[in-house]
Amino acid sequence: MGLVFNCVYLARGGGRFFDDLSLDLRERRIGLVGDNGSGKSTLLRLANGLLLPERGEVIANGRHTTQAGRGLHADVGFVFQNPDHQIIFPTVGEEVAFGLIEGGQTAAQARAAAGDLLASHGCAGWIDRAIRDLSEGQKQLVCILAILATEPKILLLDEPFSSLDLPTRLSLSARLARLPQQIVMASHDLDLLHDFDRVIWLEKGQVRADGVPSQVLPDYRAHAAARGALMLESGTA
Ligand SMILES: Nc1ncnc2c1ncn2[C@@H]1O[C@H](COP(=O)(O)OP(=O)(O)OP(=O)(O)O)[C@@H](O)[C@H]1O
Repeated sequence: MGLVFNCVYLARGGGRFFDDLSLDLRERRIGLVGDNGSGKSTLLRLANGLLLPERGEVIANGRHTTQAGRGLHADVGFVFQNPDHQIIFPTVGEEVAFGLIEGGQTAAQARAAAGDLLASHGCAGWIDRAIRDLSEGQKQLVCILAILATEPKILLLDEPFSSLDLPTRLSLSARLARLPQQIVMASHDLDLLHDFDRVIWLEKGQVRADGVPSQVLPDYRAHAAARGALMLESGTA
């Protein structure tokens, strides 16, 4: 289990972004924090092979992401920040069952398992609902369940709870906390990360701080407060 970034270089928007980034991510719960554009989503996309480094290497659960394919995607589940970037099927049942069919289940087995999973998350009767009729938060929940269904060894979550209502957020985060898998989660909601094993604060593609939440989160909060005050003063907020 684990994610290794070795001397990764990646340009974004025409310029150097990650330059010689090395990280050894082995802890069970790792949070990513940082201002907008600091590189959280880019790091997660590198981790599951959606983006490839221009130099260096990323190894996820022992596999080089350059050799991506079904094996990598079975090992590394990714919940996108925007559900519309993830959802490919017209109905909830098809979306949740897809990964199970890819994993070898028959369509009937996958549909039954999808129905059970939905029911156990308060979504009984959702199986034939059209995705287009769901709210943003409901879509986000379907995306999370579709990935959880496949039981990947590493879960990458990019702002997974931003549209979820409070009860769903609380129940899902409690469920995630109990999962044995490694979780790497980007979040602007720092409260979700306080009991994680490690938090990495990114700033413009660089690691500004890396440590336990009790060290990193107060420093990031202080930075955010100072930056917010500056934005207010200069009229950019
Ligand atoms: N598709 C893209 N093409 C080129 N540059 C991109 C692309 N997506 C993001 N970037 C740039 O990469 C940098 C990192 O963006 P990224 O989305 O990783 O930040 P983030 O920390 O996830 O931000 P947010 O908190 O807003 O989600 C930013 O400078 C951004 O402008």
